[in-house]
Parts: sequence; C-alpha cells; structure tokens
Amino acid sequence: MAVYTEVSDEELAAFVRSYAIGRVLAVKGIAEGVENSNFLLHTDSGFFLLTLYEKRVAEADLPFFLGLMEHVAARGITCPLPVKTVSGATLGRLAGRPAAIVTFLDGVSVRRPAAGHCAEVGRALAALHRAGTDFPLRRPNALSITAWPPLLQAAQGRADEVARGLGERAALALADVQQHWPARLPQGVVHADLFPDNVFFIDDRLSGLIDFYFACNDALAYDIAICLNAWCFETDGSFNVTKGRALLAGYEAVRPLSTAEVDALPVLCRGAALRFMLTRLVDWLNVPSGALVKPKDPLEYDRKLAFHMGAACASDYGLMR
Ligand SMILES: Nc1ncnc2c1ncn2[C@@H]1O[C@H](COP(=O)(O)OP(=O)(O)O)[C@@H](O)[C@H]1O
Ligand SMILES: N[C@@H](CCOP(=O)(O)O)C(=O)O
Repeated sequence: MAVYTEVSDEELAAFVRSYAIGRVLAVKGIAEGVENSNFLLHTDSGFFLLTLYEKRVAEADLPFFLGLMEHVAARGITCPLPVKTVSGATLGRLAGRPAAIVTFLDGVSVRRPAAGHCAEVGRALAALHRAGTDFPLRRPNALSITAWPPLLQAAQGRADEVARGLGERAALALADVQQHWPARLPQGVVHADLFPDNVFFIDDRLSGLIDFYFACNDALAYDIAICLNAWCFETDGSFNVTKGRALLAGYEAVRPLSTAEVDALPVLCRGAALRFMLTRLVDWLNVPSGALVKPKDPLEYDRKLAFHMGAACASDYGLMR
C-alpha cells in the first residue's frame, strides 16, 4: 500500500471543509500505487480520490499535471478532474504535503492484458497525444536520458545485491542508448507512465486514464515505447508480438507514425526499459522506513531490457512497413 503520510481525522475534516463536497463519511488508504499517498474519500457528495504528493512530485509541477487533466478531459479524454475548493483552488496542503482532491473514475485495471486491451491502449495513447497538442504549459521530462546517469550512479554500488551483473548491464545499456538516442522526433505532451494499473476498463472497453504525475513534454514515440514495455510482455519475460502489433495498430489508427519514429522504436524501447529499471532499482534499495509500500521489481525491467538489446528493428515489435 502506498501511504507515506498519515492524516489525522481532524486535519482531514478541516481540509475537506474547504470544498463544497459535504462531510467526510469514510476514508481509506489505497492499496495500489508507489509514488504518492492516495486515499479513497467518501463524502456526502459521493466518492473522491485524495492525493498527498510525495518525494518525486515537485510542487511547482502540480499546476501542469492538474491543468493537463482538465485540458485533455475537455477534449474527450476520460480522466480524473481536479475538484475546486470553494475559493476556486485545485491545490491545497494537508499534513505538511501538497494535496488535491480529484474525481473518482469507474472501472478496473487489467492484470493480464489481452491483445484487445493493447489495441485500446494504443488508440487512447494517440488520442491523448492529440488532445495535448495545444496544452499551453510546458514541463521537461525530469526522468529523460540525462537523468539516467545519476540514477545509475546512485544505485550502481549496490546493484549486484539485487542480481549479479545488474550494474554492469545497466551501464552497457546506458552507453548504448546514449550513443543511439534520436534527436528530432515529433514532440508533445506524453503521459510517461501509462502502465496497466493506470488504465481502467469496463467490460473490456477502455473507460479512463489516471495518474498523470509523470506527464511531461517529450518525444511522442517514447510514450509508445513505455507502453510496449508495460503491456506487451508475458510473465515469462517473452515479448508478445501480437500484443505489440495490436498496440501499434491502435495507435496508428489515430496518429500514424513517421519513418523516423518507426526507425527509433528499438532504441526508445531500450531507453524506456532502462528508465524503469533504474527508478525501480533506486526505490528497491531505498524503501523509506515505516512506509506502507511494496516496491516494484527492477529485475522485470532487466529482463525486458535484455530482450530489447537483441531487437534490431520495428518489425520485432509487430510494426510492419
Ligand atoms: N481518480 C481515480 N479514480 C479511481 N481510482 C483511482 C483514481 N486515482 C487513483 N486511483 C486508484 O489508486 C491507485 C493508485 O493511484 P496512482 O495514481 O497510480 O498512485 P501513485 O501515483 O501513487 O503510484 C490506482 O491504481 C487506482 O486503483
Ligand atoms: N509505473 C512505474 C511506477 C509508478 O507507479 P504508478 O503506480 O504511479 O504507476 C513502475 O512500474 O515502475
């Protein structure tokens, strides 16, 4: 469970009084997630999601995240909407942390995505990219390629405690992506964390997207690479090319890829795998004492990275040209 910050009943009641959503009837820490403290809030007006923003979320970035949700929702993307206080603010402070209340989204995330789910995610990702086109705020990717060397440095000394050779594999992958990283791909607002736990379905139809707290400006195709990694591998570590094909076809039905994006797909997948391996590794080695959190497995992404290091072209991911 990700609850890093505890909130007293008195503090919560006072915080909720600044909104026009009635009294708190119940509150419950949420069992998923690793980044922020999340609570399901039941009030006289219904259900809401209360988030206290933790270490990786810079307070200065919150207007970008909350504004983006409002912006894309107004353009047809189903996602949580920030609830405003009676004085019109979307952001407050609770238990010493920046905090916001957003609307509750119906649906459930899928644990074992099928090709049909991957196709829906591809379409939704492209629709999100289109919806973000005219978003006026900017946020550079704080976890882009320039952030990976310090992450590796922070973990390298202890990486082999997790698996033998892990530090060396990461260093080799980093050198490789640094050498081949594409410079001028189409840019825009990317979600940057569209994992299965951040996509809801109802009756196998995609019903909404959540967790915009890594969103930023970056190469749009990098977001596709993140999704190929998160959606198209099997639990035995193999890449499912049928799922890859479905995701990419879903994406291209809404936003066709340029030749440069197609060509860059393998290195983008390597970079995306390395990024999540490194953040998971750093988190794995630094679980805050007393936090109710289950860190995610860095070795899952070590295995994905190994697949990508052997993949040469976009057809290895199911993209035919
Ligand atoms: N708006 C929402 N509506 C319904 N459930 C939500 C909403 N936001 C988050 N959740 C639930 O809370 C969990 C954790 O949220 P998430 O934003 O992924 O946390 P974190 O950013 O801390 O990792 C999600 O997996 C989902 O179950
Ligand atoms: N998706 C990331 C970690 C961020 O977790 P989320 O719950 O905010 O999606 C990972 O799997 O490493």
